[in-house]
Amino acid sequence: MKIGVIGTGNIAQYLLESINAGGKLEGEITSLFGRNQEVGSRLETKYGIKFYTDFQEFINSPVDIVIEAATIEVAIQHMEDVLRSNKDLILSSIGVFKDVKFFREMSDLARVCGQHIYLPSGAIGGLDLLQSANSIGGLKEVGITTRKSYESLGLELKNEEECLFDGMALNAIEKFPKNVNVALLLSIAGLGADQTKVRVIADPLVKRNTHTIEAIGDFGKMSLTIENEPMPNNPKTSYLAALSILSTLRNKGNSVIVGS
Ligand SMILES: NC(=O)C1=CN([C@@H]2O[C@H](COP(=O)(O)OP(=O)(O)OC[C@H]3O[C@@H](n4cnc5c(N)ncnc54)[C@H](OP(=O)(O)O)[C@@H]3O)[C@@H](O)[C@H]2O)C=CC1
Ligand SMILES: O=C([O-])CC(=O)C(=O)O
Repeated sequence: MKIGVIGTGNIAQYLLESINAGGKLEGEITSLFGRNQEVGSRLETKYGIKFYTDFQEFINSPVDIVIEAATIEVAIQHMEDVLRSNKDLILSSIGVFKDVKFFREMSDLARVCGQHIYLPSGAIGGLDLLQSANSIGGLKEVGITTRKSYESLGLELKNEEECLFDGMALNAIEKFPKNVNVALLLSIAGLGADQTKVRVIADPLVKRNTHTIEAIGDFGKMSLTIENEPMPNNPKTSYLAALSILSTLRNKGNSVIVGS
């Protein structure tokens, strides 16, 4: 499997290190797209890949699947081209699907092009449960409380915790596009971004990016807390998010599917 990656940041570099240097998968990253020539050239030399700043050249390169590890804006800009070029897509910036119409358009396009859009479970879990719980519409309430350090949220340290946001996922992703992609994942798996409750708390005492998910429905109740180690180079992003991409790549095409 030849893999193309969009982005030269934290997740992209972790994938290069674990796949190309560490041999953790049957596959190889061969093409990388970004805008930073200096970083791109360094990665090109280090990992034996080809770095592109021109998206058309990148997407025309011989890759089977593309991993987006950049930003919501970059995902909006290039998703259609990826699918129309007959490549599967693994998405990190799930906030791209805050717009339901865009989600439907891209789902339809993937179907017409015979491709898949994979949304890895990122920095959380429990998505299988939400989908099972809602399979005949019995899911009633879903909420997530995200607790990160001031540093992870890019804020100056304070001595006390502060609730920065209390509302719905739709508005949360507008305010924190780099911190609550997980809330959009929950929305897609469950009740939608206009009905998924989100609280974002800056906490001087937490070292780990902590997400507590609560759900109620005909199935019963769920409460799940994930305490994520942050990535060393970007504390906003949890290590688990990068691992979930590796897991998606590994499970792609399996004949046995685990979870709903
Ligand atoms: N689904 C989930 O659970 C999670 C999702 N995420 C999301 O995953 C994505 C990647 O995360 P991470 O690797 O940590 O982020 P980083 O900030 O480390 O890397 C982002 C990369 O995107 C590049 N980029 C930004 N704008 C452009 C552009 N216009 N054209 C080309 N490249 C661009 C940046 O380039 P440059 O260096 O030049 O700015 C950088 O290389 C983010 O959207 C993040 O919010 C993160 C954690 C969990
Ligand atoms: O990595 C995390 O803990 C969550 C995150 O940044 C996001 O969902 O955007």
